[in-house]
Amino acid sequence: MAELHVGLGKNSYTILIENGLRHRLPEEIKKIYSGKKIAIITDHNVNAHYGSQLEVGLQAAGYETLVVALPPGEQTKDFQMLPLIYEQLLDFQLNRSELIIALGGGVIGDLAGFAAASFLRGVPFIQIPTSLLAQVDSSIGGKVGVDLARGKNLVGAFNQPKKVFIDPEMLNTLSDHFFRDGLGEVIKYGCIKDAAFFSFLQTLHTREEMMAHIEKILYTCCDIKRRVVEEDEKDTGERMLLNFGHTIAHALETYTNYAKYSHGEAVAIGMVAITRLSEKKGFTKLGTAAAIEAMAKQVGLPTELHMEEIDLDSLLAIMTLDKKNLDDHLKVILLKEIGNSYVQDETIAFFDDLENM
Ligand SMILES: NC(=O)c1ccc[n+]([C@@H]2O[C@H](COP(=O)([O-])OP(=O)(O)OC[C@H]3O[C@@H](n4cnc5c(N)ncnc54)[C@H](O)[C@@H]3O)[C@@H](O)[C@H]2O)c1
Ligand SMILES: O=C(O)C(=O)C[C@@H](O)[C@H](O)[C@H](O)COP(=O)(O)O
Ligand SMILES: [Zn+2]
Repeated sequence: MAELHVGLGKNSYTILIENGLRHRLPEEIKKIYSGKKIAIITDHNVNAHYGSQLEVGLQAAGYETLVVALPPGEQTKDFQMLPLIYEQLLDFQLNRSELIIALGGGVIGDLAGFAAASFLRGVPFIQIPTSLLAQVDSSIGGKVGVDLARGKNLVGAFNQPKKVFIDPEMLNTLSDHFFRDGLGEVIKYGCIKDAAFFSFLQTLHTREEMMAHIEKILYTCCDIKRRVVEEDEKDTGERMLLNFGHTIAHALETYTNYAKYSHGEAVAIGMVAITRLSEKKGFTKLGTAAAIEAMAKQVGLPTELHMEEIDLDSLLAIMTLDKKNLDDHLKVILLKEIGNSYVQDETIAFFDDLENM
């Protein structure tokens, strides 16, 4: 069992990591919430595995519950989904002193977190992340939001959860595809902040090997994210490092209509591509892109951008919507070497060379 404290003044909270924690959730929730109603927002897959156990446990603990179960997948993290959620919360007569639980992967965490930020101008919420990606990244730090047709995460808020409950055993039901996918963000943490962690990951080849060290992996990633978010909650500088590989990744996801790459896959491709560009321009130690590429391939993640299938101008147009685009400067996240990242002012022209890689 491990506990991490995210120190953000009045928005502080703890992250609890514990095998089997799902069986004790009602007891843990009782410690922090004494109201009457709880709305659980989840997706159909996660609901089938964990929804009824949580609901029954919460009812036995005296709470009145509502389960809002949505279709799985990125298409659900859409602006149009919000009114459907609000309607159900209104029918349930959830008030602003009551509680929303996000039970699921990053799609549910981002969507439910934004519903919680906006419904009645703000209802407290907690995160119970169930995918690897959500356990290492999206459940922490309070970035919540939805996609628009023109791009990822274009509407949202900073809304910190009251608590994050992580049960690593819940990963046992996750598909191989989404286990691999979460490793895209895991590798990112090594790249931006922790060369020793990156080297440790290089020693792991299979899901079984990863699971044998899952507590170390979860703790290391959550701890890096915690420290970065404490330094820069609102994403004005240091926090941008967490966006390594994401300018290209988000554009690629949008360009392919969320149908070709899941988020972690796109991040793997984005990290390799931007590091190749950066090496070519002399900002990054030679061999760094090859090391990231080898690491990603080792765990089965894609690494090639396949520009022959992409119209560069369309991709660049999507990239200009990146939220790191400020005052005519696009902030790009580069590595000096593995474990050492920084933010550099560039223009969109930085990416022109993508076609010649
Ligand atoms: N807010 C942030 O800081 C942040 C950080 C990283 C990524 N994200 C966002 O997170 C999203 C991706 O998250 P994701 O990869 O978790 O996707 P997801 O929520 O779609 O989950 C992936 C799939 O796994 C299933 N699933 C989840 N947990 C399961 C379990 N324990 N057992 C069986 N099936 C399970 C889901 O039903 C889904 O089909 C993207 O929208 C991305 O933009 C947000
Ligand atoms: O928490 C952050 O900050 C991140 O950038 C984490 C990313 O992994 C995540 O994909 C995030 O949702 C991207 O945020 P955005 O600001 O680029 O929409
Ligand atoms: Zn991400």
